[in-house]
Amino acid sequence: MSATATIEAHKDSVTPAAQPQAYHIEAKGLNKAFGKVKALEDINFGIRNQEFVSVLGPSGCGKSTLLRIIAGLIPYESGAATVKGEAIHSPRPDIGVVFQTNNMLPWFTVRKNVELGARIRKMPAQARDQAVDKVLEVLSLSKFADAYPHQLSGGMRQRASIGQALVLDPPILLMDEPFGALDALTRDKLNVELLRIWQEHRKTVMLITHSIAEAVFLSDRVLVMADRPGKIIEEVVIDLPRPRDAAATRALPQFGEYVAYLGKIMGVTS
Ligand SMILES: Nc1ncnc2c1ncn2[C@@H]1O[C@H](COP(=O)(O)OP(=O)(O)OP(=O)(O)O)[C@@H](O)[C@H]1O
Repeated sequence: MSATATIEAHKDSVTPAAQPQAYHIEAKGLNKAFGKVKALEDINFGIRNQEFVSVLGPSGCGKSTLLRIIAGLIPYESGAATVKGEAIHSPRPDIGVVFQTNNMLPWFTVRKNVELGARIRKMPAQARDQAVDKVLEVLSLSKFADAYPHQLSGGMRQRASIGQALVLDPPILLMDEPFGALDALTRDKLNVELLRIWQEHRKTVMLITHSIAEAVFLSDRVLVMADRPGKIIEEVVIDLPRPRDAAATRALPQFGEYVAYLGKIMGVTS
């Protein structure tokens, strides 16, 4: 079987109809418009418990809009969006969100920034301190707990904003281009760190990215969107062995085949 045929076969085997199963995150016939702009049209997808799913697509196709709806940050017109079977109307404590531009408050230290969510949720002080210590350790930021955001590198600031999302240990993590503003080397390193965290503390992840290689390296499945109006045009299962190691995984012939296949769907050559 050729590489493309293999990818096609996997794609077919994972359509929601073929594997009826409760989804952690689900959208059915979801529509969203901003005035006359149809940002999303008839969006249908599901993400299973502890599955890592990336969303790829051209600029303006509605990726961020979709993530913001799932995060409960903006409303939608029609269709359904659910988390654990419950309709989404507002932000939930079991969902952590990371954005491209970090939400760090410049006058707070890393520790104070990371503990914000726990304070807002009124977590008792002792449990909060333990949770923050654990998150800082997981993200290799313990030594920088008392530093201020301007004293950190761009990569460290993004790690700290992932910490802000992780402090409540949410089972669901939504990430909107979290590494988009970073240089390629830092981005690669954070991909490896994110994968390590996900492998150790399994979460249901929805990652928005512009990087095909990042999506293939990290994901169980990749959803591809197209624009005008924004819709999902393809779903590809990334059947690469786990645990994944940066060098070994990227050296696999299948890795290059997935990257090439997704590039072809998206109309790019690399
Ligand atoms: N608050 C808003 N008001 C009006 N139009 C909006 C708003 N937010 C998004 N849009 C429009 O909806 C469409 C989808 O935008 P969205 O930001 O979701 O795309 P995207 O795929 O995330 O883009 P990018 O990859 O550039 O971040 C675009 O046409 C955008 O201009």
